[in-house]
Amino acid sequence: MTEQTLTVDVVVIGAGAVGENVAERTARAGLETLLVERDLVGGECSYWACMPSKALLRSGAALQAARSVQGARQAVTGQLDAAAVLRRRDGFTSHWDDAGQVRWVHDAGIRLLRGTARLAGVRQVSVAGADGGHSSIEARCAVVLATGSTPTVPPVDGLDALDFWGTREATAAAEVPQSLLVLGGGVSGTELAQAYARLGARVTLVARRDLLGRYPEPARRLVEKGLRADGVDLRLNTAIRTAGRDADGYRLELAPDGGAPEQVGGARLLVATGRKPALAGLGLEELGLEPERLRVDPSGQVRGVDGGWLYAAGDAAGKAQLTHQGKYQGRAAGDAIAARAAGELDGEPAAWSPWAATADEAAVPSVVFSDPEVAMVGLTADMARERGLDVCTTELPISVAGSSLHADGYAGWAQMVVDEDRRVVVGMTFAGPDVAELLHAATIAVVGQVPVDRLWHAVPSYPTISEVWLRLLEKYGL
Ligand SMILES: Cc1cc2nc3c(=O)[nH]c(=O)nc-3n(C[C@H](O)[C@H](O)[C@H](O)COP(=O)(O)OP(=O)(O)OC[C@H]3O[C@@H](n4cnc5c(N)ncnc54)[C@H](O)[C@@H]3O)c2cc1C
Ligand SMILES: NC(=O)c1ccc[n+]([C@@H]2O[C@H](COP(=O)([O-])OP(=O)(O)OC[C@H]3O[C@@H](n4cnc5c(N)ncnc54)[C@H](O)[C@@H]3O)[C@@H](O)[C@H]2O)c1
Repeated sequence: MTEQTLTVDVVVIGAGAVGENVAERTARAGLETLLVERDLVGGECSYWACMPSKALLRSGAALQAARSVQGARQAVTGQLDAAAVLRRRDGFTSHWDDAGQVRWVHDAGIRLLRGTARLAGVRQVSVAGADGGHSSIEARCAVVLATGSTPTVPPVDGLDALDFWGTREATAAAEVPQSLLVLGGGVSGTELAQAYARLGARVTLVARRDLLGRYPEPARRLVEKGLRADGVDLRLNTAIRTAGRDADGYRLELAPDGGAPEQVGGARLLVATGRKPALAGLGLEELGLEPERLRVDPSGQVRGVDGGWLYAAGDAAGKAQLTHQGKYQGRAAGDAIAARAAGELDGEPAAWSPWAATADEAAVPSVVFSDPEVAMVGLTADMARERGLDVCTTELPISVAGSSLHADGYAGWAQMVVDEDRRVVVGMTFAGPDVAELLHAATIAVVGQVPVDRLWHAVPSYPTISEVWLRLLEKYGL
């Protein structure tokens, strides 16, 4: 049992992808850094989110890709080997063993403490150790909250009493259920519904609104079509009245718009209805801060804290819940802590400086790894108009030589949003098979604020799907 009192430069609470990045940057700058983790080092993304969910999807996508090309289709006569897919997934989660990540932490010169941390005053952290001990830690420079997020459960009558799956159980499942009822039409619900349908489960997805509500409608329609083609029973725009269990499994009673109530069921129920910053129990109230949501400056420094010693990054900071964006915030926060400690940064950092996560406001890339995929960066036309921009939207089906070679009957869609005053691209969305890899070019265009007249000279190789850029610019008027 460890009983100790420590003083270090920086304490990072939470060793997910984001906490690891913060700690790596402060340690690299020579600050003595302590990382506190109560569960597996590597966090949600490595063990119960990005990696296992993408591993569950990838084999089905590869099979479908072969099936969609004449000649290859004839060579593929069997079904997915679900057990082999699960074994491959287990490899990507290192069998839920964090030894490799712990080695990385040590090699990066970061100290690791296993336990549950809470704030115990100004620059003070108290840790209830995993070994039953206790540590009182003082941070000379900063404490960083990189505690991630927790799932939210909707107020559906009867749901609380059920032992339903969350995304953790769905991504770590040891076998494929015969049938799966998915509640939630967001990114997690969509991806996991398709993964399980392709692994052989009979899947019903229930959503109170549209599927993937924040993405443009033509992209959503393509994904709906893809899910239906895999046999997913989509029950969209429906109120959910009650949840319960019977001998056959789980039941939801639905009240579709204007229709009679009906029941849907499944051997398992997955609830994927969003997540909120994991800020409860951290002692924020005692510091006069709201435990529901923090306000942070572009370097992650929590506003309203005297001395500016408290930071937040990643899901805990309450912005985009995406690993890559959280890691970016983590790098900015780590570098800002080091710069402030060295007297190189005073006050709020300038936009686009190394200490500011400026892209959070204008250029967040995201990919829905369904089949077809949806890849989006920056602003949709509606978001741009809400910000008062005068935008021109150009959209078209993806139908170029590269796409028709890529898959027979390729169905895709692309949209470009241009700020007419500056004549720069502020948003791009692609939907279609394998469009994820098109996204980074769009991210560079948005972040670089590349004028469309110069983009005209970025010639896409022939015959690639990227030729859709040329078609969009032509349709725009170049
Ligand atoms: C099913 C699913 C699939 C996803 N797929 C993708 C994807 O493909 N791409 C993508 O970009 N994003 C994806 N995400 C989102 C991504 O998982 C999160 O944005 C990311 O994990 C956030 O990282 P984080 O470090 O902020 O939090 P986490 O990874 O949750 O890490 C927080 C860590 O803090 C620890 N902790 C919390 N409180 C304390 C405490 N008091 N003391 C000590 N330790 C504590 C936790 O144990 C945890 O390890 C997905 C999410 C889900 C649910
Ligand atoms: N590919 C990826 O990058 C990826 C994959 C999965 C998850 N994620 C991230 O993880 C986060 C969590 O994913 P998620 O899918 O749980 O959240 P989400 O916010 O994407 O979707 C939540 C869904 O639940 C529905 N919902 C909310 N309250 C409800 C209620 N009371 N009744 C019925 N439905 C309700 C919403 O309408 C929405 O469709 C997301 O922010 C996402 O960015 C990313």
